[in-house]
Amino acid sequence: MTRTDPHDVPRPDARLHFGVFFQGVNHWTVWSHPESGSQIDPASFRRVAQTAERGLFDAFFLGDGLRLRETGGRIHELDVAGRPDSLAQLSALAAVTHRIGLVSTSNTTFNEPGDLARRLASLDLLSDGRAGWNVVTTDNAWTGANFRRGGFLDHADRYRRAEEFLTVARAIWDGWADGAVADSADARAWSVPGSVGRVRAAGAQFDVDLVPTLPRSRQGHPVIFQAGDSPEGRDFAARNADVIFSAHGQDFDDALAFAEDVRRRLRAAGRPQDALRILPGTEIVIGATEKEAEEKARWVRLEQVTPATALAVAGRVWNMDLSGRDPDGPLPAEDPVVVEDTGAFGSSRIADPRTVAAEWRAKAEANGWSLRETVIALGPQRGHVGTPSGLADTFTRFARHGAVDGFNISPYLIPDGLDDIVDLLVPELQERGVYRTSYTGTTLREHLGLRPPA
Ligand SMILES: Cc1cc2nc3c(=O)[nH]c(=O)nc-3n(C[C@H](O)[C@H](O)[C@H](O)COP(=O)(O)O)c2cc1C
Repeated sequence: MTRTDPHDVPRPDARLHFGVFFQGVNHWTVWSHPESGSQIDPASFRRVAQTAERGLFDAFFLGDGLRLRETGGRIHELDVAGRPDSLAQLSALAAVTHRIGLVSTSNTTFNEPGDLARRLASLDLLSDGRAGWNVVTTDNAWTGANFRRGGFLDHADRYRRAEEFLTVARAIWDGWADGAVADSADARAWSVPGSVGRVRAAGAQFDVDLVPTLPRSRQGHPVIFQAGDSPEGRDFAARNADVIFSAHGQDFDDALAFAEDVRRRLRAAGRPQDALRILPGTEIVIGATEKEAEEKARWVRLEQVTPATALAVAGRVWNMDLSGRDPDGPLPAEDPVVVEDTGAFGSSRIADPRTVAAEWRAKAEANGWSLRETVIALGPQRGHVGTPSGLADTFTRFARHGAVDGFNISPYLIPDGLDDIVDLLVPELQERGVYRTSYTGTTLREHLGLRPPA
């Protein structure tokens, strides 16, 4: 790819923001690598966070998984990596980092605002204004089984609850300082003598009457991230979020279409164009030459799509338990089982399994691929591959054309998988003027260039 002429682009002054998405429960880590380490050892978290801070990243970011993923009652063999509570983990990291933002994915379906808002405010105070909250709705029934209420909410109600949840959380964060008044249909705060307010919120989802226990942090509120890709999810982000975490960061046209769609929704919500940062997730494989990078990426993919993973991914398409099949044999001869969408498997459900299976079969037959080789070639693809300078050109183009504001990078190797990115890619981006050369602020909000909350 040729270098972008910095003057011939819509956003010549664009800057990239990087977060590191430390996955925990997952099948994307290359476990077979001799240096693959623990995903629950505090030393792994510390190492990744400190490397990201050395690379001047905006944020260290954790997902939310309150239960190991299940298909038909079976837990994937690699998910036993486990996942400590993210707010506890980030609080520990606040003590061994200085500048980097600390973002917790915490769902609004199984939490309560009076409790979660306080825990997020605690992290924000402990880290002196570095906390972020990735607001997710959690879309699967097996997580619901952890709770008294079960799966309990359909898609539309999950977003209604999320909206009300955030309104109440903001009222709680505003409830202490200078007797602030949060005025909305769902939540109201009345100032009382002194500096502590009272939050009363009575809506369809919550009935809260509380006195906040904490003042605001240096950045006002935790920075709000959002992850959820449906029209409702994108509108929720357009109304409420500071950052949107998407899966649209690989193909340039797809990333730009997503960004333009989100900006349209942002305008419709009456918010300024610069109020939202778009940071898709990506994996990055770096090589000294394009050929070396491609070979490494093939190896990474082969190690990620283990025989058991291949059977699990194909099993989701066929909607069958394929765990007894031969991953090195052909795709199933049967047609996929098509069942009504009960919402139980959320976004991991394949919308049109017959079409996907037909495409997979045609390509597998044409190329002589086994089931596992088909999943490697056609299953979910994860990111960018190239030399440091080639990748820097690509990312510069994405940023200067407004397709992204940065990336949340998932290392495929823990704990050292960020080293190449920090040591080789970041300097190339700095040279192109699209990446900071030092932190200029102290809070996550300042790193992202966001205004203080109203
Ligand atoms: C990029 C991305 C990351 C997500 N991460 C999580 C997560 O860590 N934990 C979780 O419970 N849900 C996560 N979700 C699921 C969303 O919260 C949501 O429930 C799901 O995407 C269904 O909503 P949608 O139809 O709007 O996409 C994620 C979704 C996306 C798109």
